[in-house]
Order: sequence, then structure tokens, then C-alpha cells
Amino acid sequence: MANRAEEQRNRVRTALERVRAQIALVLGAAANARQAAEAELAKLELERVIVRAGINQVTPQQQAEWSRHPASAEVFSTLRAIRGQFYTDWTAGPNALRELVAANAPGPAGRPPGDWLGRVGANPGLSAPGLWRIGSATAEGQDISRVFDVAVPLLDEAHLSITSAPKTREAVDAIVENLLMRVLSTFEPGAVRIHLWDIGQLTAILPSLYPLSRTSALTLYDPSRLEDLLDELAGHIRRIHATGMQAGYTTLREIRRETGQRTEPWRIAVLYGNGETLDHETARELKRVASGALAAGISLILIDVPTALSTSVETIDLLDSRRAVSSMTGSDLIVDLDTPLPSSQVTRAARAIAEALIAKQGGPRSFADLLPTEFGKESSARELRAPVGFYEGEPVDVVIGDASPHVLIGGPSGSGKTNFLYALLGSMAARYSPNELALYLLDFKEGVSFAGLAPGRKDASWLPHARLVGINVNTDREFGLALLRFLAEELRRRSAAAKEHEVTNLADLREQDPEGHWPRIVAVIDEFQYLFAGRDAVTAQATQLLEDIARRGRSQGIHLMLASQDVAGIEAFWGKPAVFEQCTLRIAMPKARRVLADTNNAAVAAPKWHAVINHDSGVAHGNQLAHVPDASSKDVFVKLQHKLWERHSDGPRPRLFDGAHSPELDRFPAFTRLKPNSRPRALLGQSIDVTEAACGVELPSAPGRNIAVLGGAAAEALSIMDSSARSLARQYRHGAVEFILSCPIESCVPAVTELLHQLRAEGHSATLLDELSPRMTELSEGLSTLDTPKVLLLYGVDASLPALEAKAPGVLKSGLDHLRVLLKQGPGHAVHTIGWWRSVSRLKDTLGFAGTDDIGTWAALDVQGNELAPFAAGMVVHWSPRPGRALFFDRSTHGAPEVIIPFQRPDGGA
Ligand SMILES: Nc1ncnc2c1ncn2[C@@H]1O[C@H](COP(=O)(O)OP(=O)(O)OP(=O)(O)O)[C@@H](O)[C@H]1O
Repeated sequence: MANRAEEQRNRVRTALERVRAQIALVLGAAANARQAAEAELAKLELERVIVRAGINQVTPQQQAEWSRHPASAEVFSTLRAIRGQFYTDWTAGPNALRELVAANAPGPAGRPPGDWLGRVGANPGLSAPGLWRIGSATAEGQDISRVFDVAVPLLDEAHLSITSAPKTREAVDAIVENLLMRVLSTFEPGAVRIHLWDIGQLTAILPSLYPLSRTSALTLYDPSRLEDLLDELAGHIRRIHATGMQAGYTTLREIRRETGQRTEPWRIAVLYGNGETLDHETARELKRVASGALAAGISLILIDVPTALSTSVETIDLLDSRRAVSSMTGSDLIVDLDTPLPSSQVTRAARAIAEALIAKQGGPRSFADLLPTEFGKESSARELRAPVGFYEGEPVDVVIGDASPHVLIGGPSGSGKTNFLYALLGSMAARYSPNELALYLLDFKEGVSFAGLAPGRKDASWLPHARLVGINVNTDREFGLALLRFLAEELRRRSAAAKEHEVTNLADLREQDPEGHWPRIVAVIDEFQYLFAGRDAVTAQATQLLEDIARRGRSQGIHLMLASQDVAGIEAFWGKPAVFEQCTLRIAMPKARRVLADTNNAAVAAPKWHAVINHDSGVAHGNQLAHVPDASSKDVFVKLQHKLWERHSDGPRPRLFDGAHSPELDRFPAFTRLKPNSRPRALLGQSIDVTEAACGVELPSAPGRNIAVLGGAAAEALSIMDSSARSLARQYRHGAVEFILSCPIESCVPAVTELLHQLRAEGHSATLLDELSPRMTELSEGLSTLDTPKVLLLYGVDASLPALEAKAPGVLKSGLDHLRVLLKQGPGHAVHTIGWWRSVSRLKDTLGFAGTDDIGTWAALDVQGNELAPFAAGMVVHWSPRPGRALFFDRSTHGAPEVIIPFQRPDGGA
């Protein structure tokens, strides 16, 4: 037993020892591998150090240090072999370099100044030469065939850092001037802007270039305010980055290449320091700018600014006034700097460029300059982009898209807001077809500023992109609300479609649903402050709807463009910052207040007929000043509209809502389409709605289906009675309904008689009663035996009351009692009353103790809202009576009363 146990222990021990031996072997192998790797690493590191320092540049001290390295012999022999081989091949080097520079530095970028200095460049600036010549160098051997050009990359490619040597300021200036003149002379004027800052001076920097300083090509900065320049550059970078990113590009170079347009100039910022390090904050900002600058087409030339930049920087270190070493050629080679350009010639050349730029920017540009050569070619899937004006001859774009979904436009009266809107609408309409862009235009101002965009009497054309044009709506705030409701509904429809297709934005929806009709919608509301003009339900609903649309419209391609004379005064707006914040695109006309950020005063200084366009919520760095061409004077916009209309005249015409005109019943589609049917509706007027709808009342055989017209405004009352009767008449077959009319108001008799004839002409029985009571009695007593539906058209019931109340001797019930019976029981027997009472109290008198239930629908004219509460289930009724409008309520269908427009009667009254 003991033996077996011992045996087992021995077996285990032996096994363990074997394992240990294996582990030791593996560890040994790993240690060896590691040692070898470390040796290799040390060798490579040494190699790197030697290469960096230069095998020939070495000091004896360093040489001694390197020699101590175990791998030094091996490394030196490898490097010498490579170097030897390189220099053997190098016979072809200078020539190759000459060819390289010639290919990458064409024209003024690399040619001698005699070939170009003084001539204005013609390169349109879609791409830039890769290299710019600064001098030459000579490879070992010193014979002429070994001389080659030295050039540095600049625009889009790299920054440049120059370090001076004692007494070399002139030489440094010569390098910078040489480079700048090469760049300026390469491109057409305006393609490059130079920013100059010198810590030591304001006025004497590169004086030969001064003729350019009266143009945008050259800007000088205060020595004590480097941060201004850095701020400005940061602003450009942010803007270019934002617009590029939206379109899916990461660099300005890519934008230019892909779009074929030079959307932005290149910028070169020349910073002369004094060799001292910048303060911490400025250095940090400089680094930040430098790292984003190249992608935005901005390059820095830093002179004696000792800041390590973490991006591509080439260096030129001056040895003396003629010689330098450069990172382009390495420390082994000396660069012989080009001789300075003759200053008088530089001045002359700078003047020529400045003059060419001024000539090119020319006088004010016209509306036609905003239009593309071919119409309707752009896609709005990602954004809407259109120039609206010019800054120094260059077009300035407005972009409406995901990053700037909504627009706020402000400017005092006469500052050119409407003109701006026309310029922008024209520029967009010319670029995008009506399938890409749909416009809903609403103007709360008195006047007809958008009227021309809808077909009119004088001009039958319309802007094909316009779906709705609302004019003279200053008193019809409800129309603004209707537009907002419509947009909110469209938003819901789009969200549902997006959900169905499992996408989150318009671009993707359009991709997933190519057959769908998903234009970008731009809703322009001029003088939108009217929406908030009262402390009432309209303001509350408008605010809520605007917030909703502003928040969610961005991803569904629904954009708001809100314009106002005085944004500052819109209390409801400031109380609800959500809408304001979503309007990231701000347009400030000259002297506009509060449209831009509080500290941004650009609008104050903006000249006449200019606008400050800011896609960054109004912060100063986003300012773009633009001269807006005249788009609103006679025939300017119209010409474009005609062209567009001819292309799309088969498309739908826009709905025109003109608050100054009441609709005509005989031309109103909802009326002309009426035919006999089983559910006749009395049309009372036009709904204030985005679609051209009538508001109607169904008169089924049910209690309460009577209509009361309330108030003393006779024209409107007559109109409502008239359209109700005539519309009902059309919905019955000949003789299938009987109209019974009564009118104790003398002045209204002609209108009533005319209606009587019209009803008869429709083939119906119609009677105008002299006395109301007998017929009321007859009808109420025979209710259950009546065979034809009847409509009682009772004008001025209040005037009939004395006669109705009178009782004949010995008779128990008065005519009024019978009328009450008819109001209560008539509808159940197809006898409906449409009555006009000139005051609410007289209606109450008529109804007596029976309560208000028998009046299921009403249209109120000049009566106060609080009087109407009993007829609207006790709810608070807001109503400020106004001519040509009525407040309409149908207990069976309405949650709240709505404003309607009674039809225009042919005699001219409402
Ligand atoms: N860029 C422009 N160039 C030439 N004329 C212009 C320009 N902008 C506006 N105008 C003219 O100035 C006048 C006022 O312009 P506009 O109606 O656009 O201003 P507004 O700010 O909308 O003023 P309001 O709110 O009072 O209508 C118009 O007669 C218009 O033709």
C-alpha cells in the first residue's frame, strides 16, 4: 500500500519536472526573442537618430556617443551603403526635381518673374498649383547641371514657418512677397485673400502690396489684436466646414473639385512674430486655427512665431540674407533664395490686380446675375442652396437644409425685406423645379406683395412653385393658423412615411421612395408678428404650432421663413425661444434689431440694399454681407416668372387667398359642384383654410338642426341666408323642397325677393309670407302630416316678434309658441329654420325658457363673444367682430367656433 503511494508520488514528481523543464525552455526562447527584438529596435532607433541629424552634420561628440552603441558599426555601414547608392543614382536627381517643380509650379508659381510679374492671373481658382518656387539649390558637385528649383507647397497643402537670422528682415519680406505675388498673379482677381499681421507694426508690412489694401484681397490687422485675425479665420473655418460637411465634403478642395465652383477664396494669413512665444491662450487658438485651416483653404505663413503646429508645416530657416535651409530639401542642402522682386514692379503689379478686381466686382449686379444658365437642374434632396446677392462680385449663397432649417429675416420698413424675399425666391425657383420646391407664401402686411405670384386679372401667369399665396391677411390671423395647421399635418404625413420606410430624413426618404412626391416646402410668413398680435387662442395655438414645425420640420424638409419689421418687439416670440433658436439662418437687413446675436452689430453698419446673411444663429463669425440686386421693381421678377410658367403651365395653379376679397358663390367650386343628394348641406361661407373649402351645415332630421344668423350687419346676414338657401336648393330635385320666406325689414325685401325668384327658377316652391303667424300655426299643427321638406328662411325674426307674440282672442297659443314648436320639433320632421336675429337677446326671447338647444348652429356677426357663450356649450368665445367675417359654430361638429367669410352677393355687398 505504502509502496503504491510512493510510486504514485514519484510519477507525479517526474511529470511535474518535465513540465517545469518545458516551461523553462519556452521562457528561455521568449527571452531570446525579446533580446533580439530589443537589439533590432535599438538599431532602428539609432538609425533614425542618425538620419534625422544627418550623417554628415554630426559633431565629434555625437559621433563618439553613437560609436558606443553596440549596433553602431552595422548601422553606419548600412546607412553609408544607402547613401552611396543614393548619390550614385542622384546624377539624375536634379533633373528629376526640375521637372517635378516645373510640373507642379506652372506659370507664375514657378517661372521667373519676368514672365508674369505685372500680368493679372486668369486661373479661375478651381485647383491650385502644388508648389511655389522660393529659390534653387545645388547638389554636391557644384556644376550647373546639379542646380535645381526649390519650391514649397502652400494653398490647401501646408503652412509655412520661416525663421529669420540676424539682420534678415528684408530677406524674409522678399520671400513672403515673392510667394504672395506668385499666388496673386496665378489666379483671377478675388480668388485669394491675404491677411497681414505684424506684432511690431501696423503700416509698414510689405508696403509694395499696399495698392491691394483698398480691395478685399489684402487686409491688415492691428499689432495688438492677433485674436481678431484668429477669430475671423476660425469663423471662416467653421462656416466652410459646416457647409462642406452638409454636402458631404471634408475639404474646400473637394468642394471645388466636385461642384466645379470656387465657393470660397483661398486665404493666406501672414503672421510676423518676434521670436518670442505667444501667450498661452493665443498660442492655443493659433494651433486650433492651424489644424482646421488647410481643409478650409487657409494657409498660414508664420515668421518667427515659435509655435509647434500639429499639422503639415514646411520650414525655411534663414542662414543669412541669401541662403536658407528648408524642410523641403533637408538640412544637407543650402537653398539659394531668389533675388527679391523689384519693389516698383511689385507695386505696379499689385495695382494692376487691384484695378482688375475692382473692375470685376464692377457696379451693382442685377437680378439676372443670380439666375443659373439652365433652369430647374438642382436637387433639393439634401438642401436648398441659391445665391441671393453679391459680395465684392462674388455670389453669396443662402442655404436651407439640415443645419440651417429655418430662417428669420428682420429689417425696418423700407429696408428691402420684400425685395430680398423676391431675390431669394427667384434664385431658388430658377434652380429647383416645382417637384423639388413648393412655396407657401403668406403676407400679413396690408398690400399685395405676393399677389403677382398667383394668377391675376392683368397677368394670368403664376410662379409654378407656389402652392398657396395669401395676401391681405392682416386681419385674418386665422389664415396664418390654418397654414401652420396644414404644415403640421404635412409634417405628420412625412413622419409617417419616413417611419414606414425606416428613414430619418428627407434625403433618405426620397431615396427609399423615388415615386413619392416629397419636395422641400418653404413657408414664407411676412410680418409674422401678426400671428402673435393678441393675447388669445390664435396666439397660443400659433406659438405651439410654430414650435412643433420648427423643431421637427428640419428632418422632414419643411422650412419656415419668418420675416418681420421688428423682431425685437415680438413678445410671444421671445417668451418661446424654441422657435427663435431653430431659426439658425438669420438675415438682417440694414438697421435690423435683434436678428443677429446681441454683440453682433453688423446690421447697423450694413449699407443700403445689402443684407447680412448669417447661417450661424447670428454670431459674428457667421456674417456674410451681400448686396442684394433689385428683384422687385417692374418687370424684373415677372420676366423670370413668365419663363418658369411657360415651362410648367400644365402644373397646378396656386391657391390665392385674398383677405380683401370675399368669394363669389356662383364661382365657388364647392357651390358649382352641388347636385341633388341625400344629405343636403347649407353653405354659409368660405372657410379660412389652406384649401378652398366652404363651410357648410348638414340639416338631417335631428333635433337642433336649425341655423341662427346673429347680429345687425345686414349685408353679411343677407349673404349667409342667401348662400344657405341657394346651396340647399341645388341639392334637392325640382319641387322636392319648399322654401318659406318672411322679411319684415323693408330695406331687405328686394334682396329677399330676388332670392325668392332664384329659388323658383331652380324649380322649387318658394313663398314670401306677408304674415308669419298663420303659417307657423299651420305648420306646427300639421307637422306630423307634412310630406315635403321645408326650409323656413326667416329674416329679421326680432322684427316679427311683436306680431308673433300677439294672440287672437280665444286662441291659446301665439304665433311665437308655434315658432318655438317648429324650432324644437321641426327638424325631426324635415322642417329646418334658418333665421336671422339682429341681436342675441332677441334670439333668447324667441326661444323663451326652452333653452338654447334648438339652435344647433349659428353664425355671429357684430355681436360680442361673451353673449355667445350660452350657444356654445358655455365655452368662452373670443370674437372681435369685423366686417366681412362671421364666427360660425356647429354644435354637432365643432370643438370651437371658427371664423368664416360670407360670400359676396352680386349687388356688391358681402
Ligand atoms: N436691393 C434693392 N435695390 C434697389 N431697390 C430696392 C432694393 N431693395 C428694395 N428696393 C426698393 O425699396 C423699396 C422698399 O423695399 P421693400 O418693399 O423690399 O422693403 P421692405 O423692407 O419690405 O419694406 P416694407 O416692409 O415697408 O414693405 C421698394 O420700392 C423696392 O423696390
